[in-house]
This record gives sequence, C-alpha cells and structure tokens, in this order.
Amino acid sequence: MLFSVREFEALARDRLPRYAYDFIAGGADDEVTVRANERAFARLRLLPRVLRGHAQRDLCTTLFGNEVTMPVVLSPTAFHRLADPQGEQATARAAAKAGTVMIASMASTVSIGDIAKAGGADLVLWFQAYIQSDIGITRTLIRRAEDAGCRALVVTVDSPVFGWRERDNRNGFHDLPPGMHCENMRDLTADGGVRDIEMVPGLSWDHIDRVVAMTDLPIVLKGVLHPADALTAVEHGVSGLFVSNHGGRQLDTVVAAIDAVADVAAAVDVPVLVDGGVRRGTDVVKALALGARAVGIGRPVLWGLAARGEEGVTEVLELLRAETDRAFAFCGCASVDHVARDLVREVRC
Ligand SMILES: Cc1cc2nc3c(=O)[nH]c(=O)nc-3n(C[C@H](O)[C@H](O)[C@H](O)COP(=O)(O)O)c2cc1C
Ligand SMILES: O=C(O)C(=O)c1ccccc1
Repeated sequence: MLFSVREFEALARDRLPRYAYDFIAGGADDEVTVRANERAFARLRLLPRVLRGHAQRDLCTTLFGNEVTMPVVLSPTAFHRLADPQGEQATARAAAKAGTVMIASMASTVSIGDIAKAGGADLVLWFQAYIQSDIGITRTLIRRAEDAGCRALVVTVDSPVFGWRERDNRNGFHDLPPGMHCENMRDLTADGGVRDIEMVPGLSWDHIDRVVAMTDLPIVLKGVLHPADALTAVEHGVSGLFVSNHGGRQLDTVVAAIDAVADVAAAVDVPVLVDGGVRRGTDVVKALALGARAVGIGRPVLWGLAARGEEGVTEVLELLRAETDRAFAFCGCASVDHVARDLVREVRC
C-alpha cells in the first residue's frame, strides 16, 4: 500500500529504465522551474475556517459542460507506453473509473480512437494538439479527435521550439523504442507513414483563429502565463485557459504556474485550469482558492502507471481525491464554490 504521490514516484523510479524515468521527471536546462512549481505550493499556506458544520463534501464541478467528480484532470503527457505496455489505454480506463477528464496528448503511443474505445462511454476525453505548420494536417488531427468523441481541444502554445532537455541528451533518448510510435501521426506522410510532430516557431494568433474556425469543440489554450495573453485569447474566441509552464520542460526559469494563476483568472471570465507541481489535495485547494476551476496532474499519472499500470493510476487519483476531500473538511468547504481567496496566504519560505 502506498500513501502518497511521492511514494508512487519512488516506486516508478525503481521500476523504470533510467532514460524513461529521466524523460518523465526531467525538465529544461537547469530545471529551475521544475522545482519552482512544487516549491511555490509550499510557500502558499492555508488559513482554514472552523465550525462550519459540513459533514459531507461534494468535489464535483463542471468543465465546458462536462461533469467531473473532482476538480482534478489528467494533463496531456506523451508516450504512456514508456511507463506501461497498455499505455494510454490503461490511463483511459482509470480516468473513466474515477469520473474525470483525460486530456490525451497528440504524442500518445495509442491512437485517439483506441484511447476512446478503452475509456468507453463513461470517459470524458479531450485532445491536446500542437498546431502543425501544414493546416491540412492540423485539420486531419482535429477531425480524428472529433470522430473519436473528444469533447474539447487543448491547444498547447508554450512550445514554439522544443525545450532543451539535458537528461534526455545525456541518456541519448531522442526516439521512441522499437515498436512504439506516435499513433495519431500515422498515415500523414506521402507514403502513408508516421509523421514527425513538429514544433512551429512561427505560431501566432492567426493560427488560433484558423483552429477556432475549423471546429465546434471548445478550445482551451494551454501554456498561457501572462494575463494580457489570456485576455487576447478570449477575444479570439477561446473557451478556457490552461495556466501552465509545461511542468518546467520548455522555457526554464519561468514563474511557477500556481504563481501566475490569480492574475490570469482575474483578467478573464472563462474557466481557468492550472497544472505544474500538484502533488497533494492541499495543492488542489490552493489552486481553487486562487481562482482555478480545476487542476491538472502530469507526472503523478505517469508515476502511477509505471508503478502499477491502470490500478496505479486509479490509486493516484483516489489518493488525490481523498486528500482534497480531507482538505475541504479542514478548511470548512462543502463544495468547490466554498473555496475562497482568503483561504490562502503567501509566506517567504
Ligand atoms: C513526460 C511528460 C510529457 C508531456 N507531454 C506533453 C504533451 O505531449 N503535450 C502537452 O501539452 N504537455 C505535455 N506535458 C506537460 C503536461 O501536460 C503538464 O503541463 C505538466 O506535466 C504539469 O506538471 P506536473 O508534471 O508537475 O504535474 C508533458 C509532461 C511530462 C512530464
Ligand atoms: O515531453 C514533452 O513535454 C512533450 O510535450 C512532448 C511533445 C511531443 C513529443 C514528445 C514529448
């Protein structure tokens, strides 16, 4: 029995080959932002309310019309088959069972259609896309996600280039092991092969306009940190913002995601999600207090998957649910609407 997300990380580390552990755990450059994400949560302290008499708590919320049983979703992460042979299929089953959203990465090692099948009718599935320079390819990817039944499109905008990952360079990890592929990129080359995912340095608001025009799905921009960009996004017809620094894997020395969320939430009146460094139920409460509608978890899902497959992801999600419920009880909150700004104070260390 494991009692915390941290213990799942330790077990995952024991079980994974070094290159896979480092790919998941690592970040860009000096990994300043990887550490900052977790440390920023530690600098935030709770100021709980007492005697509010809530014998039961309700953690449910709604995200773009999708009901979820807790304000914790699965952030998109590449290559789940590095962690478990069933890969994203195992993750999908665990997300469906937990009653929360799985955001499938465009860089998944199981196709979006097969992820949807594994999750079944209960799974609320969203698709994360990197806009490709060829707009036709981008359209095909979005159609595949729509055909699979995805209910939102998460467009990642923090990756005009690929982050400099020194652990991966040292380990020589640049390609997937034999037999694993980015399955969403199949049949997208002239000869019907697997196309490489491209980072597009020239990405601009024009690309967002085209994607907004090409689908009826709600669009969430992932990787926004500046409130002015959040405002512009809403003007361009985006339905939500995902405050994120990609888990410290893209631009290093960027502010911790949790430190950016309040200003973004204040700038717009669409739902705001945040990810990066969420490891405890108390982190979930802090994020909601600062204006987030929900949080995402990236590495914790992969730790669960590497430790115990589908069951491990279920255990990670249920640990976070129980911790969030306990934090709600301690703070005197009966539901997500009760989590007020004054529950959180920032201290120096
Ligand atoms: C191994 C790994 C792969 C990732 N792949 C993607 C991806 O394909 N697309 C994306 O938008 N974000 C990707 N991310 C970033 C996550 O969506 C998320 O922003 C980040 O992991 C949150 O931080 P956390 O890991 O501390 O929870 C990846 C993160 C990790 C750790
Ligand atoms: O590793 C990542 O963070 C990531 O986003 C990614 C994107 C494409 C392929 C592999 C990983």
